[in-house]
Amino acid sequence: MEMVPSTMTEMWTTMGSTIASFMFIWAIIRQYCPYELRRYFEKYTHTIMTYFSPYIKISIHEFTGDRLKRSEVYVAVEAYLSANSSKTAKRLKAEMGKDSNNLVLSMDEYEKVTDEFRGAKVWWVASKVVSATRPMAYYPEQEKRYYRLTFHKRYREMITGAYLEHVVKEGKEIRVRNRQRKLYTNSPGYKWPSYKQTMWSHIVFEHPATFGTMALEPDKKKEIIEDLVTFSESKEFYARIGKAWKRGYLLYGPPGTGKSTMIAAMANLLNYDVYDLELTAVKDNTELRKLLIETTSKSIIVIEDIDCSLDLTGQRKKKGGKAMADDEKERKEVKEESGNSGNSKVTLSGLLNFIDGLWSACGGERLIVFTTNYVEKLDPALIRRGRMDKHIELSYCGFEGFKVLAKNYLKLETHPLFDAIDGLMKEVKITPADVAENLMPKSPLDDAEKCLWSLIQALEEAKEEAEAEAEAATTKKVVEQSQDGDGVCSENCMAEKASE
Ligand SMILES: Nc1ncnc2c1ncn2[C@@H]1O[C@H](COP(=O)(O)OP(=O)(O)OP(=O)(O)O)[C@@H](O)[C@H]1O
Ligand SMILES: [Mg+2]
Repeated sequence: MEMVPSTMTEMWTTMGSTIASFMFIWAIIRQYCPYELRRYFEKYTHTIMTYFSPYIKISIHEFTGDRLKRSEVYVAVEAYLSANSSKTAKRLKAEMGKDSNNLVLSMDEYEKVTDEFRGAKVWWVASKVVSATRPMAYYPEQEKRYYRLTFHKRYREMITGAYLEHVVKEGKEIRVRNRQRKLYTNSPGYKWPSYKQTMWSHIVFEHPATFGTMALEPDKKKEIIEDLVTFSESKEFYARIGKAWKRGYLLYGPPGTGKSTMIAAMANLLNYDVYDLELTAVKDNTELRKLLIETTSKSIIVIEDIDCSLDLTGQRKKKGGKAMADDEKERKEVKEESGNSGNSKVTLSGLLNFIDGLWSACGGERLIVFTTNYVEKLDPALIRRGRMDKHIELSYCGFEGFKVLAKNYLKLETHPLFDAIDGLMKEVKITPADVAENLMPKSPLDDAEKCLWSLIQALEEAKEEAEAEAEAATTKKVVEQSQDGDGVCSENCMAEKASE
């Protein structure tokens, strides 16, 4: 009887020392053996262990073969595990959640969590492989992250079928619910290191504009909202008619009429991300295509001031006067910051391909929005229907638009001064940006009436300016006509003709 404990003790001691020796050998191998030999050793240890183990393992990697896009399954699993693991995992990482006011907890690296599905127990672990090679000595090591799912082989069919389907479906739903919308840019001043996975950098998208706060004719506003909502609900329709699920919008109008504001309102209405594409920072058509592939669905791809980005031959456009000087200065700064030659070779055909070539169909559910101050300068091929499906003109502020702004800025729905403003608005052109600026209280003592007077004054000044300009134009015309006719015109004759 006494022999048993001592035999047991001996057995444990032997096992303990075997494991210790194995660990010691493994530590030496890790420390001193070349990488290839280590991989070789690991491979065969795994094969032997897998042969005897009743458990099956499935790895879901963040990037698949082409390394262009994060794997959708990985992203869905990440969301599923973030939502389900925070109650059971012991090591969690915290990130800022939607609207930057709550923390989202997810499982940390190498953390293991359990999940149950129809009575079957499964284990998930978040892990990563660190690549032995680096592009440059000073670049960080390349990390390939993955999730590993482990389960008993008796559940093989159920886990590989129904369970994974359930995880991906729920993960996608969680992502849509918790999505913190992002504003991406292909930032011109940023050098992309070759190890970096994506060409876009992003910040959280927090623009507060909505269609409710936009000064726009009510009918026009309603039409645009309906168009956008119909698009977002038309997945089946687009599939049925054999068209890629995307839609192009051209927003045009003078500066300060709300083009950029409308893009933010669109993103807020549909809950989409925004990709602000700076064409002048794109090296060539290949880079443009790469940027396109990296955009996700449920997004708006924006190219602002498209008329300043390209001309028909794909060369950068030259503007006149101050605009040109500013443009040159800006381009020089970009060149200096980015360290590239600034010779972007994006061509019109590259851009047309970007909008509706074969690659544009990847991802789906995307809006492409161009803005311009000069619609007439654009190549018709660029804005033809089918490419830019909907053309929206944003123009000067009308009385209806003013009422929206008065409600937003001053909480006023009506006021005795409204009639005077209505009358003046019929006579002079004023942009919503100028109206908004005048309605903004300039000191804590400014009340609504003071702001309205400020607007009236601005409108009257604009009216006087317009009248003076019209008068000067008439005088100039008269002088030209009289010089064409009877040579030199006396001052009296000019005054006479002007009064006619
Ligand atoms: N239609 C509008 N409704 C509400 N606010 C507006 C509207 N248009 C302009 N604004 C106000 O004016 C400011 C400038 O507008 P925005 O940047 O959208 O003009 P834009 O048309 O994009 O001008 P640009 O052609 O110079 O880019 C905004 O911050 C917003 O407050
Ligand atoms: Mg703008």
